[in-house]
Amino acid sequence: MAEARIIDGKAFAAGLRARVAEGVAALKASHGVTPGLAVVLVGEDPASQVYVRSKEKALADLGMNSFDHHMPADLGEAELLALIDRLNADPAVHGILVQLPLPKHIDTQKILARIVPEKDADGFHVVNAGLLATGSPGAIVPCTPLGSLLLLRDTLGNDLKGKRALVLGRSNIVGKPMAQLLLQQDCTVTVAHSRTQDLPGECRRADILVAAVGRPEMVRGDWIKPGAVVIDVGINRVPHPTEPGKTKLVGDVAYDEAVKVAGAITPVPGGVGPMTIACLMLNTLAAACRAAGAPVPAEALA
Ligand SMILES: NC(=O)C1=CN([C@@H]2O[C@H](COP(=O)(O)OP(=O)(O)OC[C@H]3O[C@@H](n4cnc5c(N)ncnc54)[C@H](OP(=O)(O)O)[C@@H]3O)[C@@H](O)[C@H]2O)C=CC1
Ligand SMILES: Nc1nc(=O)c2c([nH]1)NC[C@@H]1CN(c3ccc(C(=O)N[C@@H](CCC(=O)O)C(=O)O)cc3)C=[N+]21
Ligand SMILES: [Mg+2]
Repeated sequence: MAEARIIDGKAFAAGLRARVAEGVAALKASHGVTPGLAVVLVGEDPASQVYVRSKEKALADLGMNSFDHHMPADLGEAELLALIDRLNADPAVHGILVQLPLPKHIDTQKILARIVPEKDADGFHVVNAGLLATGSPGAIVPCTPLGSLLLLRDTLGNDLKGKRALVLGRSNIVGKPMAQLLLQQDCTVTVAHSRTQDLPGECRRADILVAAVGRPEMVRGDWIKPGAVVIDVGINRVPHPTEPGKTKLVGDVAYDEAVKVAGAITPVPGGVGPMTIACLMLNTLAAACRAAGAPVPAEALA
């Protein structure tokens, strides 16, 4: 059997960012509004600093405003809540992103709940989760599942109807919203997790396999149905196999094995990761459009 088609998330994300840039320019021209995202980072976690810098660069490239709030690791919960309140009230801020994970002394759910749902660019607020789960209009969809769906639709020619989908992982930020989106596309959806029996067997039934477990290369080639579309959400930094002291990024899927079996697969890096950032830009534009009473770009609507 031929090798899998490589789904080029990096290229798709570049195209999406270009469409967002056009939407930003159009909103400026029609309503005099520049979309703005506030990025809140608490502490000095090196990985989080890298992600936050790439978000801030993407905002500048697309002509959006970025409001950076880099706070010390010992910031109190009350101070963080007060910052969210100020951002909620600021009309120049259309989206608010609080980089996760937060330091242990801060209650993440309490912080996320304080963001007004209209400015929840990540789509993590319970109101947005509820709107998505009920298929209601106006939901802000979490960036990683939305980006994964855009890649799936592109790969499958928009036709996901009746396909058997397996989502590996049930987190509130990836697995659960991914399952909701696939249900909405008329897939038959199974959600697997750490208590699932016969994970390889569940995976082998799937026409669409979305892996979001955070376990490096856990999904083996012989877990994959021949011809299936594999979306690897995992981002795992592991010791480099040949260069001592160095690290490399791998997904949750054993890529070299999977590429021989799957019909199409996303690489890591260059797959879902760049789509997450592009969808954050899209969600910020969509929030600014809603605030201005302008039409919302169709790609942002689940
Ligand atoms: N590409 C991107 O843009 C992004 C990538 N990520 C990456 O995606 C991955 C998942 O992230 P996230 O959802 O936040 O992770 P979480 O740790 O929140 O959730 C992991 C899920 O995987 C399940 N799980 C863990 N171990 C096993 C196992 N051995 N067998 C079966 N299921 C298991 C857990 O099950 P249980 O619920 O039973 O504990 C849980 O539901 C990570 O690698 C993360 O870095 C995350 C966000 C964005
Ligand atoms: N509030 C919040 N929202 C998030 O969306 C969020 C978060 N917190 N915390 C951390 C996770 C992780 N995440 C990634 C985004 C982009 C890449 C990405 O662009 N990855 C590149 C590689 C980057 C590299 O080389 O390290 C790629 O896969 O090609 C990865 C991971 C967003 N997250
Ligand atoms: Mg996300």
